[in-house]
Amino acid sequence: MMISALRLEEKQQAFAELTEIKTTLAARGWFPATSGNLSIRVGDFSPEQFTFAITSSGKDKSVNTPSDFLLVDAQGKPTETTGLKPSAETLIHCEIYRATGCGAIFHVHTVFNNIVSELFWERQSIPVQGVELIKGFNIWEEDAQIEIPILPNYAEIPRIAVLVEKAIVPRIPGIMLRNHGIYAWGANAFEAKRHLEAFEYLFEYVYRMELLKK
Ligand SMILES: CSCCC(=O)C(=O)COP(=O)(O)O
Ligand SMILES: [Zn+2]
Repeated sequence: MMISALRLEEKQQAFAELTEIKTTLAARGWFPATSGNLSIRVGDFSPEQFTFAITSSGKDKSVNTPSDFLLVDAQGKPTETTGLKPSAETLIHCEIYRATGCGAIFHVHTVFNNIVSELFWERQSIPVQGVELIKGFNIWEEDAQIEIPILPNYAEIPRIAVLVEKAIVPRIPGIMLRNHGIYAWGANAFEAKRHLEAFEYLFEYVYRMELLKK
């Protein structure tokens, strides 16, 4: 299939943005042991039909190579015959795009996000109240209270993917997989990164507050 000039430009732009964010987050140690994945949507969107650029599966995300990214469709299938394998968690990205229409999704595993998901697993959400960084989600009210949803983690990704749509709550641009990692999204890469950073700050805050209560 011929790729249009516009599509090629958008693809190159998405790959360049992904390279930049991957490099930045890798420098923070947010991709240990090949974990994590990143995607940016390309072109038009309808819930049934969309395309996105996503990281290849199993790569060392602290190293940049020509085979780091590929394009996939709304079913998570590669749109080009590059031979590259999309992230094992591509179906979760598909469901988040379908449900939200967002423009970028970033997923990282950190010790803080894993621990707080375990601490609050029975509640199925992580409560945060009155912390300034909640404004990172564009929630500006006084003494704001939020609940970050936690989903179970399963070895079979389709079992997680079917839970995504129902788990998404208004105003909170992310879902946490229990003892696995956070998925944060935004209208574009800039916003998704801001949301991811706000989540990670809040997770560390919650973790440290819990320790102080002991
Ligand atoms: C070694 S981490 C296990 C897989 C995972 O959770 C992850 O985020 C990375 O998988 P990918 O296929 O996207 O490299
Ligand atoms: Zn993961």
